Parts: sequence; C-alpha cells; structure tokens
Amino acid sequence: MIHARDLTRTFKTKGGTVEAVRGLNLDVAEGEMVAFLGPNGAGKSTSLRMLTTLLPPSSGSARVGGFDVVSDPAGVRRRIGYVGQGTGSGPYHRVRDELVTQGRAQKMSPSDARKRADELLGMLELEGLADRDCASLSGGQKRRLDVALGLMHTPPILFLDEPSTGLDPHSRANLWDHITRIRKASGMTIFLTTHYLDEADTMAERVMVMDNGMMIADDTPARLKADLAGDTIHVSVLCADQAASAAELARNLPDARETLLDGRDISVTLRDGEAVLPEFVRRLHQAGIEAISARVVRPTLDDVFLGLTGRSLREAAG
Ligand SMILES: Nc1ncnc2c1ncn2[C@@H]1O[C@H](COP(=O)(O)OP(=O)(O)OP(=O)(O)O)[C@@H](O)[C@H]1O
Repeated sequence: MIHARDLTRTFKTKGGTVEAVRGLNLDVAEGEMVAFLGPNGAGKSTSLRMLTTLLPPSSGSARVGGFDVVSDPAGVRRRIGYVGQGTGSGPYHRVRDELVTQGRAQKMSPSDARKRADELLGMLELEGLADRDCASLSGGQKRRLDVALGLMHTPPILFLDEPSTGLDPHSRANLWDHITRIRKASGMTIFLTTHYLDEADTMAERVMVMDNGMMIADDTPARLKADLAGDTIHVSVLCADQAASAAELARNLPDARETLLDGRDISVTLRDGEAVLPEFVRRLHQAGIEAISARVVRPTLDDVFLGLTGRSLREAAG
C-alpha cells in the first residue's frame, strides 16, 4: 500500500542545507497500522508530507495506494486521508457543513456528501455537535472532527500526524477507541507519527524508528523490545557475601547480556525474563543461595531507542 525507495528531502535555510530525510525505504502492507517514532526533528513529518504529496521529494521515489507521489499526486490523494498536526476545520463553520464542504471539494455529490457526513458524525460520536461552530468544540472533539474530515471520501489509507498530541489521557483513549473501531470495520491501512511511546507500543502492529532523517529500526514492538532492549531480571539475595556468586550464576544464564551487582541486588538483562527466571531461581537454590525477592522488568520503546542511539527518546524529544 505504501512503498518508499531512497526518499530524500533537503531544505535550504539561511544556516545552510538541512537534510531532513536521508534515504528512506519502507513498505507498508494493506491493512497494517504502522507508527513512526522518533525525537523532534527526526524527519517524521517531512516523510509523511512527501508520502501524502504535500511536499515533493528531493530524490527517490514513493508509491502510495498504487500511485506515484510525484507523477500522479491526484491518484494518491484519492486513496488517502490525511490528518495533519494543525486542526483542519474552519472555526466559524458548523461541524456538519464543514464535513459536507470537504466532501464537495472531493467531488462528491451534495446528497452523497450529506449522507457520508451523517455517517461519520455517528461513527465519531459527533451527532450532538453537528450544528455547533467548530471553534466551540473541545480539543478531543476537534481531533475527532479532523479524523472525520480525513475520512469523508472513504480512503483505504489514513495518515495521522501526531493525532493525539495535546489531548488529555481520557480524550486520547477516546480518540483511539474511535480509530480502532473504524479500522476494524473498514480494514483501513493506518500510518501515524506519535511522540507517545505507549501509544506506538499498544496501537501499532509495527514501529518504525527514525533518527537524524534515517530509519534505524523497523519491526513489531515486541520484537524490537526483545531484540534491542531485553527484559531485566532483578534478584536480591539474603546474604551479601553470596551476591558475587549469584551474579556469576546470572552471567551464565541463557542469553544473558549485561549483569550488574549492587550490594545484595543482582540484575541481568536477557531476551525473555519470564522464561528464564524459574531457571535462575533453581540455580540459586542449588547453590544454596537464598533469594528474598525476584522480579522481571519489561523494556519500553524508550529502552529500544536508548539501545540504538545511546540517547533516551524522552530526553531527545525535549
Ligand atoms: N520547511 C522547512 N524548512 C527548513 N527546514 C525544515 C522545514 N521543514 C522541516 N525542516 C527541518 O527538517 C528536519 C526534520 O523535521 P520534521 O518536522 O520532519 O521532524 P519531525 O520528526 O516530524 O519532528 P517533530 O516530532 O518535532 O514534528 C528538522 O531539522 C526541521 O527543522
């Protein structure tokens, strides 16, 4: 559905040339939900803007929904919905009128546009707000309207640029409920950018990590976490003089990567903590070492970014 090859984009600024996107290659299959993750300035929005024909690439190529973004931008636009970072609705237009106008701009007949507008008002729980001015909507309601605007022409592909930024946790969850439900019903392909690591982790089937204009990882959240970060087993032993022996046992566990010893506390990073913990406890017991606590800490996507770049995504984002 979405394919990019060696896509680049440079900007000329007073300070020199900015290489915003440097050789992007990606493939998104029909029906997938993929999240682009990366710190500020990584090149996510620029990539999205090229894929949605809002910005011409400096070099490389991309096909979206079967059409080339450079030679057939109109073809691409017919197949995609785009929800950008700024709100797309006019402040003094009524909600339903805004949707109908959008449909008309996409060459829908007046009756089809009205029918689709009512359908989307229902799907996104905006019916009660149909005659309100867009300016009077709450942040969460506005975002739902933006999504409705992007879906007026029933596109098979939806691009969302930071859809939930600035929303409170309740509105974020509500927006995602709606997106998930619409996706289930329509089988839509969704490509989004987000700063929320938990959102990428729980919502997306695949996460693409961008840094400095390049894609540095592309996999399911589970595999990224297992391969690039790993679980950490934390064990505390009763006697401090047995801690070094316990750390040695930890080092010899299957797939053990990094082992740390701090007083009576031992931590070991490995691929699958839950599977290995019983074996670790058994080996400690066999060696006559009593563990007083044991737990597995799962990694986050921030740990993945840290493993890849040596920087925390949270710090890099700030
Ligand atoms: N129109 C422009 N003119 C000059 N430089 C630009 C322009 N648009 C983007 N850039 C630069 O390109 C780089 C990538 O920006 P981009 O907005 O794609 O990053 P991003 O990953 O989407 O960041 P954010 O998470 O902050 O939205 C940045 O260094 C940015 O300053």
